[in-house]
Amino acid sequence: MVSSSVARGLEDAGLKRFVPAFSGVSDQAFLGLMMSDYASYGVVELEDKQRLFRLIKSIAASVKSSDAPAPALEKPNALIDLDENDGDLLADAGVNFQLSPLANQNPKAPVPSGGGGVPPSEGEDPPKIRVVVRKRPISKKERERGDDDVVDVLAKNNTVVVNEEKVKVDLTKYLEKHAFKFDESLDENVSNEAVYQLTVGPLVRTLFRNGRASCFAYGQTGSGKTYTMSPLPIRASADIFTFMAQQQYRDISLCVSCFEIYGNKVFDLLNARKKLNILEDGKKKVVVVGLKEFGVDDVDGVKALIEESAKNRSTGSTAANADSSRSHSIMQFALKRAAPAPAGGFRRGEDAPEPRVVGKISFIDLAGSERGADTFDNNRQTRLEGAEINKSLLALKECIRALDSDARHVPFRGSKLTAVLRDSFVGDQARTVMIANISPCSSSVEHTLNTLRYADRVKELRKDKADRTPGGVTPGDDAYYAAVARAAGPGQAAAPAPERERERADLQRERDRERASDRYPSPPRQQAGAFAGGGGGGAGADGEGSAAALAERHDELMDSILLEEENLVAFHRAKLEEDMETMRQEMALLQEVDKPGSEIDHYVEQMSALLNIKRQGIQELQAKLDTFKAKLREEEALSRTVHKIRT
Ligand SMILES: Nc1ncnc2c1ncn2[C@@H]1O[C@H](COP(=O)(O)OP(=O)(O)OP(=O)(O)O)[C@@H](O)[C@H]1O
Repeated sequence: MVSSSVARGLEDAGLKRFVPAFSGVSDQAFLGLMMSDYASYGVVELEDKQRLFRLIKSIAASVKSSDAPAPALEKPNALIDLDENDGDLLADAGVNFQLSPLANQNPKAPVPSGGGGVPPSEGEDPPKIRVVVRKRPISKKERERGDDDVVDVLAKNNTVVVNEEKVKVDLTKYLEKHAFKFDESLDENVSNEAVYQLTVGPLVRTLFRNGRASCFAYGQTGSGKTYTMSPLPIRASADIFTFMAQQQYRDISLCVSCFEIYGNKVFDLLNARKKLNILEDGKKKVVVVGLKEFGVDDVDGVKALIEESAKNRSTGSTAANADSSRSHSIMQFALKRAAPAPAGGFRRGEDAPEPRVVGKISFIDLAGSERGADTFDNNRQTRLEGAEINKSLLALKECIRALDSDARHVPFRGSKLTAVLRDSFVGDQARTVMIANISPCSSSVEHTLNTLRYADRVKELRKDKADRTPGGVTPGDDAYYAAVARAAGPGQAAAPAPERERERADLQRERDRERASDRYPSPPRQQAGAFAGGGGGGAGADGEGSAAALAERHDELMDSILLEEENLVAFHRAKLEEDMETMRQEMALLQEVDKPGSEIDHYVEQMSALLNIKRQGIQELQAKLDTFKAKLREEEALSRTVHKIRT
């Protein structure tokens, strides 16, 4: 049976209701409980699991440090629920954080390794963007099924060479070599720790200087994105906690949130996959409404949240009959500093000011890059998801490029993904690392080349800034649009387009470019001619032209369907609210007509007005639905036609 001090610990941690469940458990067995055991004692909610996990850890630590019996906790560890509109601010400023054990013991804590031994306040800023390629090892299974390793990494000069096997007209085989150079090119022997030191490590230091950072894992399904990405937040948190243990950062706390973008919907991965809405506030700040955020005070806490989010991601996916490679998962760390109390303390009834976000880093495990090519699949949902993935990966590339070129305008509205990551892309302190993951297999060579081309495009602007754009200006600048207009010929407006139009134009240009470079939508080589106009057999020149035109129309339709879908649902919701108001008025009218002496004329007049409102509402909703249905039909037909031409 658990001792009274453990029972008290449960009580203090807000887990009083579980005390009876542990009545048959010894203290020793209690301290040995694993997270997977919790459910058998009825502890199933994430928050409860977290509390229990921390309680056990805390008691175990104190038992270890003294041989005395396990004491009850002074205070339960803080779990902070930011179930508020503003995902950036702590709901309860009065919460006490338990600092990491390091902080309690050693005010002169060691400097974390990720910063290269440099304290946060010193050292050079890391570059705005960094593009790193990581090759994964070939597996035994892949070798057995006849796959070869066709990727060489020349670590010395950071070059990746892909040896693509090709066949001449006389059927003799030859190797075409494709070489790409990146900031870092990592072979299959590079450890996760080394990846951390080369990517996220240097960014951690900047977080303590009001930095904003993001780290993306890009690549086809099975290329090693999750393998690369999952250790990074854990490793980063270790460095963050070590920094936080230093005297000057003791008032900083770490808050963790995690969500998934699936299609054009956002789900909270730390709150049972609750659907979330995204809104832009008056200051153009994009807010994920109701996203839960948890205060964490040690690495194990971060691990537990990662475990939880991974579980929610896979469970949800099964339920939705899809797989995780079709969604982007985003884990965010926000460093928050509590506002100092005014001299003389707070007045009665006065709330403490909300803590400020002083640094933020996002870890993004992107959807499989090849999924963006599913836009001509048999299933409409798959097509729409593919279109959204495609759009988000294009928009992401454009945002990172804009960041690197110091463009005044960043097309973050191009997709949900870039919209929610907006604050990672704006400001002098924004830093991004893109890790492009590649498979070494000969059977994946097309996808590998596509990934490398994408990564190359991300850094291309920096490599050759002046040559990339008309007149040596950068996309997004007014001068750029003026130059584009001049290039388009006389009579074209040179004035800058409105912001949204510009973003659309940027993305469309990128899309055109991708199609021209035969990446999009990634047709098999032997059929590429039919689609990309790249020569070879298949359709003739007319066929190529019409397929390209149809595909372009299809792109436009997909964009408009994704947008309209949201508008339609929002309109429907608004109409429903209006209906409810009308219904309330009808009820009031009925009550009134039942009263003695009521005027029937008034009733008839009011009733007609209400019926009119209802009729008008239905007509408007019906019209919107019909337009949307027509678009769906057109999309279906176009998709079938293009699919036919391609095959
Ligand atoms: N650098 C590496 N060293 C050893 N094994 C690796 C490495 N990278 C990936 N793997 C292994 O390759 C397989 C695929 O990796 P992973 O699941 O990370 O791919 P992914 O790109 O995240 O795929 P998905 O999009 O399906 O989630 C896994 O079994 C993983 O353990």
